[in-house]
Amino acid sequence: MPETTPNILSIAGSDPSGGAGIQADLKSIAACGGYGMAALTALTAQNTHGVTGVHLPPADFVTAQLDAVAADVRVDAVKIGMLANVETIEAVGAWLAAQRTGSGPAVVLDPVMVATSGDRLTDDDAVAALRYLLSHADLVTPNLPELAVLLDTEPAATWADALEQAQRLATQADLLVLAKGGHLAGHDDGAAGGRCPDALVGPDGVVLELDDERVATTNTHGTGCSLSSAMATLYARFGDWPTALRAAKGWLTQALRDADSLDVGTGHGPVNHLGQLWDGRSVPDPRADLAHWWELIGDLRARIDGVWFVKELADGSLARADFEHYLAQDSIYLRTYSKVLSKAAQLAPTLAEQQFWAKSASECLEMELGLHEARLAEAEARGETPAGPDGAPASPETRSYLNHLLSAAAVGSYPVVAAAVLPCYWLYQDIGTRLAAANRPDHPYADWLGLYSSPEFDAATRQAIDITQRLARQAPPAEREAMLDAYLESSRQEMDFFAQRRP
Ligand SMILES: Nc1ncnc2c1ncn2[C@@H]1O[C@H](COP(=O)(O)OP(=O)(O)OP(=O)(O)O)[C@@H](O)[C@H]1O
Ligand SMILES: Cc1ncc(COP(=O)(O)O)c(N)n1
Repeated sequence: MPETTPNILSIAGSDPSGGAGIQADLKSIAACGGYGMAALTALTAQNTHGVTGVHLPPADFVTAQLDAVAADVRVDAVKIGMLANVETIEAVGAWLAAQRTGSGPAVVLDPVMVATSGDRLTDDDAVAALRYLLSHADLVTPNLPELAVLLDTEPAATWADALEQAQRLATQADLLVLAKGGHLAGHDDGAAGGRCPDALVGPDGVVLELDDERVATTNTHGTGCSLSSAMATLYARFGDWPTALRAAKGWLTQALRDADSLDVGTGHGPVNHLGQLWDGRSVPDPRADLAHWWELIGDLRARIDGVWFVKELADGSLARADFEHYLAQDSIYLRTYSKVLSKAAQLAPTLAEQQFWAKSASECLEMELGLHEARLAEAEARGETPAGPDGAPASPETRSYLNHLLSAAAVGSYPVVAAAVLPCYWLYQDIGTRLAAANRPDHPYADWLGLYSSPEFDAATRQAIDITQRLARQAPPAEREAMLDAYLESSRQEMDFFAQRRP
């Protein structure tokens, strides 16, 4: 990792069966790319069925642990879990107050009150103290019953209620609330097909909502601990809460999917924190996530929809001469693009990928032929003869796009070539869907618009995305950056290509 590994301190209780508490925190921090530390607030006697005993160190010994760490180690983020009584909460509060003068660590508070098993982990009279501790946190991650206790109300029965309660708490305490859907109807019943939403909510409302699948497993012990430590770690790495949530949620959902491959206890077992690393999947990194790449070009995509050519093509007002110019340039583009796809085929490590790129390269040439014929027909309709397939000169925009692709093919690695050719699939498919929707029987370019959307092209786009996604996840950081650069540059070139004017 080129970035400095963040130091994450968990202030929490111990679960000797390893699924929750500091054991879950340390595994989650490691899985998400942080260096984990732990100051113990409580020892529990606990397994996957429940808690049979709690032993608390004196509050001043909690402080002693925290002071020892802070005297020596830079702490980038703090995750707070089980705080069993008022004395411990006050000790942690006082320590946080001292740390948070100036640029102190980010603080995630998981207001643990009751374990999944139903056992109480916090004294009744500690709730008021926990409310006070909110003033030392940046993010609080209550489950639905805990959210209700903090607000002194009934637990939310619907997701809409949960969001409303989260906003109320965010306003009262002036911090971000992570509303969690784990306890909505269906929780822990192993039912498949449901959703498990989570949302970051601030005083002004929802900042980010993620509606992921509910994994059909009863092994959910420690999900709250794991999510909050993942959030602390990923925030320390990436510096913003929505990015941290996207990465944390993706990682946790996969850890839940992998949970049943562990064999730990006969009750609610733990999630598989490290399974993704064992499988060679890297630590969560939104910079390797193609959904994130797609969002990065959100503005550009909106701008492409507003480009004169795309608007006039959609509404049918595009002049024939402009259309023919586009066909000519696209035909030049496709001939070289096909060569770059052939380069991807040459570099592909597997037969399946080699076949995919080679087939795409050949389909480009077929499409080029189709375009050339369309140009001939267009010109003939106007009583002209267009230049032959090798005759039309490339416009500056076409040349610029092709130069970028050719340099990727000349000096780029296989992942970089894949990233460079991707926008031509993805943006074309995206725009094509909207253009095809604008089609009507009397549209002057009806035949042409029909070509824009085809199930085969959708499938090829999906495959190009999947290949590039796998390569981005596996790439070392420098190569991943080169992939992203190539992808962003191709996206800009797509935009310029659409926007070019006939000379
Ligand atoms: N079956 C599931 N499938 C997918 N995600 C889940 C599932 N159960 C819980 N989660 C997720 O786990 C995280 C913790 O949610 P939950 O609401 O269960 O918190 P919690 O009660 O604090 O956790 P714990 O189970 O540790 O008590 C959330 O991101 C939630 O969406
Ligand atoms: C030491 C400790 N801390 C927190 C929890 C809550 O986790 P869960 O709600 O998943 O049981 C726990 N069970 N034990």
